[in-house]
Amino acid sequence: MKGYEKYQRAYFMPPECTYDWVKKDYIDKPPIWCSVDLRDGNQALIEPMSLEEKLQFFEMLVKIGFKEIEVGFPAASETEYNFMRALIDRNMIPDDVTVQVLTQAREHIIKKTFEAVKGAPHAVIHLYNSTSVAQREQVFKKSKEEVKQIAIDGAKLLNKLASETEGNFSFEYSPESFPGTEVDYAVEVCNAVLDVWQPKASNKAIINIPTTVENAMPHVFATQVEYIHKHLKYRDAVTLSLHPHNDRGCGVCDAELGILAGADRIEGTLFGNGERTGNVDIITLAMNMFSHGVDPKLNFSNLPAIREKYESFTRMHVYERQPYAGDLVFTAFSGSHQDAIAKGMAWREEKKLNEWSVPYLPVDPMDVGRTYDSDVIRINSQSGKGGVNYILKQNFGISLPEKMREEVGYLVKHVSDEEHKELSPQWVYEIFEDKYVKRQPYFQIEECHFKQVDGIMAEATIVHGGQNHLVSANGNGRLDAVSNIIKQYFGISYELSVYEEHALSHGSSSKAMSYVGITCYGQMYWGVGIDDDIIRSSISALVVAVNQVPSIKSSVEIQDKRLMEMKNYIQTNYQTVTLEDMAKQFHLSEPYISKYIKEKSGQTFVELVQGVRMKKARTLLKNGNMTVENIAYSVGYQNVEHFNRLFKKKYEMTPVQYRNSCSK
Ligand SMILES: CC(=O)SCCNC(=O)CCNC(=O)[C@H](O)C(C)(C)COP(=O)(O)OP(=O)(O)OC[C@H]1O[C@@H](n2cnc3c(N)ncnc32)[C@H](O)[C@@H]1OP(=O)(O)O
Ligand SMILES: CC(C)C(=O)C(=O)O
Repeated sequence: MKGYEKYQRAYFMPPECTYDWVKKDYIDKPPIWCSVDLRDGNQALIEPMSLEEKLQFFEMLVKIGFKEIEVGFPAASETEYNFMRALIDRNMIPDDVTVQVLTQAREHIIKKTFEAVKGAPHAVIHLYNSTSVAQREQVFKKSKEEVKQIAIDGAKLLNKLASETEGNFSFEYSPESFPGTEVDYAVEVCNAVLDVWQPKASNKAIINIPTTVENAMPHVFATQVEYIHKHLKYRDAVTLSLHPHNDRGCGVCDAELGILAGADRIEGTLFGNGERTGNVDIITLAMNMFSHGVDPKLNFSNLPAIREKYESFTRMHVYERQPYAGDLVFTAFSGSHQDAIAKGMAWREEKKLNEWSVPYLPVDPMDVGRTYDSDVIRINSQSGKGGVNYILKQNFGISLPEKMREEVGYLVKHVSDEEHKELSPQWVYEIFEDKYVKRQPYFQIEECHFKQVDGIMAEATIVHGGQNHLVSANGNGRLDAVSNIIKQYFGISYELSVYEEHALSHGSSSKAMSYVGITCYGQMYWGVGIDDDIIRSSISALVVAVNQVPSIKSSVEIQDKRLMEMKNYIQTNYQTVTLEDMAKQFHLSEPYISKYIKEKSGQTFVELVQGVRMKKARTLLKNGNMTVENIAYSVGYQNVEHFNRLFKKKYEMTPVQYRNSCSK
């Protein structure tokens, strides 16, 4: 990339470097927080906030817990001035909150500033001038001594006006553009200002080190801060403050390492609003401490509400990946993350843990006002069974059997992949419901009764092909008996492999949720039933599962095949066959068999059997010398008269007449 040659490292290492800060691994207490949202944040907005918006923002900051708030640059504009006046005149500053105002080290600006703060219960007057090499040379065209003198003169004027103005004031000084300033020179200017102010431990001055434009790595800044911390005069009477910006994206690191290096106070903004890339984000800093088990003394427990107000006042947008606050920062789309989160949450619930250790979630989303339902696991084509299962459980109380999860996971992610869309929890449920719960195309079971016969006997109406069929079968339990009915009716074979059930609470009502997995030719098919009644819900689940078996589609052919099988059975056993035999042979009820045969063949069972017997009798009459009596007996009639009558009715001649006609 062209152009890099024109840059140089414009920061300064201190004359002596110490690295005590590096030995500490966390921040054990919060710094003094100062919000500069209404000043640095506001001055960087395309459209600065109105007076009313600033008032509301101020109230929000107080509610969050800020005790120090830089409210503006009163000399900058009427709005800024009026805002300061409004806070004082309307008595809006709580006793435990200190407001702060910024001023350049210029006489008329300082005077205007004091006019604005007249009568303040307690205000910090924040004085600044640039001390960097670049600004000394290019902007002020002044020597080090002359630039120091600007600060000294400003400091003196603050002393004078503070003593003349009604109110209670303390002072802050910032060597602006510190990153381009020699560190020992910055300390020299700060100490000169402190010499003017003569701070006391009971009335501390604030020395504020800004990374006006961040230009070095965070460890460089930490080393600079440690030097300042060790070389400031009146250290016990000075609050060492930092004001990090984010030009290199290291504002948070600068603040954290700076605190380790000796800083007592942090100036920053919500969501990192501020000049260019912004000021340090106080929410991130506070929540980083929180996530280490340290109370930051700021309340971000309803971050979505804070964010909503912030966006409306500033007309800025909080980035989706903004730490702790962005839309997506607690969201896992990818399968393995979702799986680990779901397991972590379950583990936490099961062990009743207070400590937070859920994988992939740095803090409990609930602690910042987010929800597990819609924030944590969201489904797209990167998701897996763990996530889909979590969504169904979290949102709909559905606890899928372990073995069913993978199939459901793939089903759902496939839809997302095809649609190229994220799936809402409702959409996920509908995909699940369509496949496993809804009425299925091939058959239903309506009306099912049970009797205690040989285990359990079920009698059910199968609705199939637009007709109702009454069928019965035995089993070692109710579901097994119904399953046998289905097997016999469709002539299919499968194994009832999984049955699980649980209560499903929906508002005040509770339903039974059943899951049935059947194995047919090595393949699992699943169905789910939801019903007030546990038996009905399990039967529904079974019906859905069997409806998924591909061979059910050809159930009509199976039915036709069955008629042939029945006819063959009758052909073979025509002499003795009864409906009772048939029922046993085909595992169907007698009424069902007679109805089935009539529907399928147009003949009754008796007509069918008689047809076969008569046909056999005719063959015997035609081909042999057996007596009619023996023939009647051999085809299944005990009574020859009865045989004669039936024969005559069917062929309009007696068996003897038939034999005679054949021999002619
Ligand atoms: C890093 C920061 O965020 S610092 C804060 C920056 N914020 C703002 O500037 C917002 C508010 N500022 C303003 O509204 C205006 O700048 C005002 C009203 C304060 C001053 O307005 P003006 O005097 O008209 O213009 P401007 O700010 O350009 O003045 C520049 C002059 O002030 C001098 N100056 C700038 N900053 C300082 C300072 N901190 N101390 C002393 N002199 C300063 C400049 O050297 C320049 O001097 P020159 O007139 O001799 O050339
Ligand atoms: C006035 C100072 C503190 C400032 O805003 C900066 O240097 O960024």
